[in-house]
Amino acid sequence: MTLTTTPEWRELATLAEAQRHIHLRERFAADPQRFSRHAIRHGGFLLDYSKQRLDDAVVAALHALWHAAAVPAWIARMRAGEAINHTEGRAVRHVDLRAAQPPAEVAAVLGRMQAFCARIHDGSWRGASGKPIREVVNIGIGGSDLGPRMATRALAAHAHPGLRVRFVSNIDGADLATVLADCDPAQTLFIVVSKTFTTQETLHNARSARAWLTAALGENAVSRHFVAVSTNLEATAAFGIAAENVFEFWDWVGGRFSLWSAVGLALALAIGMDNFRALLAGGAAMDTHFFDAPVHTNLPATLALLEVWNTNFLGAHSRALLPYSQSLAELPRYIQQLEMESNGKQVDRAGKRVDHATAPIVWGEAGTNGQHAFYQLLHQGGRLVPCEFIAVLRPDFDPGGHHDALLANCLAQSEALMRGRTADEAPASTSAALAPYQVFDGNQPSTTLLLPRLDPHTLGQLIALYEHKVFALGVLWNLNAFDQWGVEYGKVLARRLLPMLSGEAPASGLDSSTAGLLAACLAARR
Ligand SMILES: O=P(O)(O)OC[C@H]1O[C@](O)(CO)[C@@H](O)[C@@H]1O
Repeated sequence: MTLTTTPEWRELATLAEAQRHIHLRERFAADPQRFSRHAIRHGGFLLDYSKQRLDDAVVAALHALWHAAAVPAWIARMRAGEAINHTEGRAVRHVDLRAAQPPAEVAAVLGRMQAFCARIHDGSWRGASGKPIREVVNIGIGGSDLGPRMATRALAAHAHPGLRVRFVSNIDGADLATVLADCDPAQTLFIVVSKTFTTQETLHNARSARAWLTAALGENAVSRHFVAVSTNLEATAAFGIAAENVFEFWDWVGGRFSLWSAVGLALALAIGMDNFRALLAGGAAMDTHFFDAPVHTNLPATLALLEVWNTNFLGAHSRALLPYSQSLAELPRYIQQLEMESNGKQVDRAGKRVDHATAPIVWGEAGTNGQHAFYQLLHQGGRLVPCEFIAVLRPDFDPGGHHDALLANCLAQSEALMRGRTADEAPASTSAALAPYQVFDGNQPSTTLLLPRLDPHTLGQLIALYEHKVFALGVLWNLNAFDQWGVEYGKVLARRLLPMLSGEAPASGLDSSTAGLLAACLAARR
């Protein structure tokens, strides 16, 4: 029996149909207690989902679905180390990376990271010409880039002084070149991060960085300026990185879940190991909550079930992620990989096509910038786009009045999206001709997550919250959230096209569009 044929699924479909015409404004008018009944407080977080299009009956039916899908049993399987990533035959153990008592192999690498960070910070690790390191360049892509990049920016207020940490990911030479343009080779450390150590972009960038370094300082400089993070120790050795400069992690850590491992080395250098360990502790605190809290007070479970409601029963195709925090400006990109690479799939655990929608498109931008870009469509575009607002209550940076203005905008937007505005409510000065333009339909659902502050512990909680949401959705949609076969095909075709572009192979076997585009690329070089 698939989930869509269960009584729980059918009940939700019935409720969705029955409530289709109820406007959020009516729901609030009918129930003064709506906020307190649809808000969860935990660990300093406040999750308000009262502006979602639901009522107690929907919430109860979603909770019933959680149990019908046996999510708690899947949690137990993950925790027991079963190979629940069945297409790759791997366990899913990223939670072990942040455990208070981590496995010995994890503790050993954390210890090495600690010692390494201390040497970089106190200046006892010297570059080849005897100078201390002042620049760190993380070379990686996807899960080997987005997590440390996002967190380094989010925790800029906690940055270790005297060290600049930057990130290069794109195969476009402009990425590396613009970073290297103001680096001194004698004081630059490269961290080459790749789970597989076969990723084209990362290896190409790493080779170019190495050529830049050795041109200035000679071949012998590599061991003082290059370290690697990988599960593939043979490949790191083949690249010429000495074993003592390699920080290991393991195939039971998915790339997009790997920030907690040595993949976070650049972050650890940026904020110091004590702060990195606080991030781990925050993740562990969210793990305990997810594993132990009943579904009705469980934050990851609630986010997952709201996604099911909006996607599968109300028909939403996308979700806007709107952090009202410039420090969290990279969060939408990070969550895009976490959610869309995990659950952007159509084949279930039994190898069959699912008969329901899966991951929505996640997109977003830091508030208030997004307001001046795409909110017009959210307010008057007529599309259902559930919105997820995230705000931080105590700011790290506030030169005066900024934070109040930021929060006012955040609260105002979710209020406006919910209420809308009728023609009668348009400003009195509005002329009859302009009145139709002043109407806002409202009824746009949203969730608001308030964080007490943005420190390492809180950020750890936040990331783990989304990780568990993704895991739960994989279970609910009967997907393996931990593989990513869909990104392989484009890589295969790129490998075939590369020799045609470099002139080593003739163009052949291409459709007319690809052949025409290739010809234009080649013509531009003549
Ligand atoms: O860490 P690696 O092996 O270089 O992979 C980078 C990224 O590439 C992907 O495999 C997608 O191609 C991601 O899942 C991963 O995070």
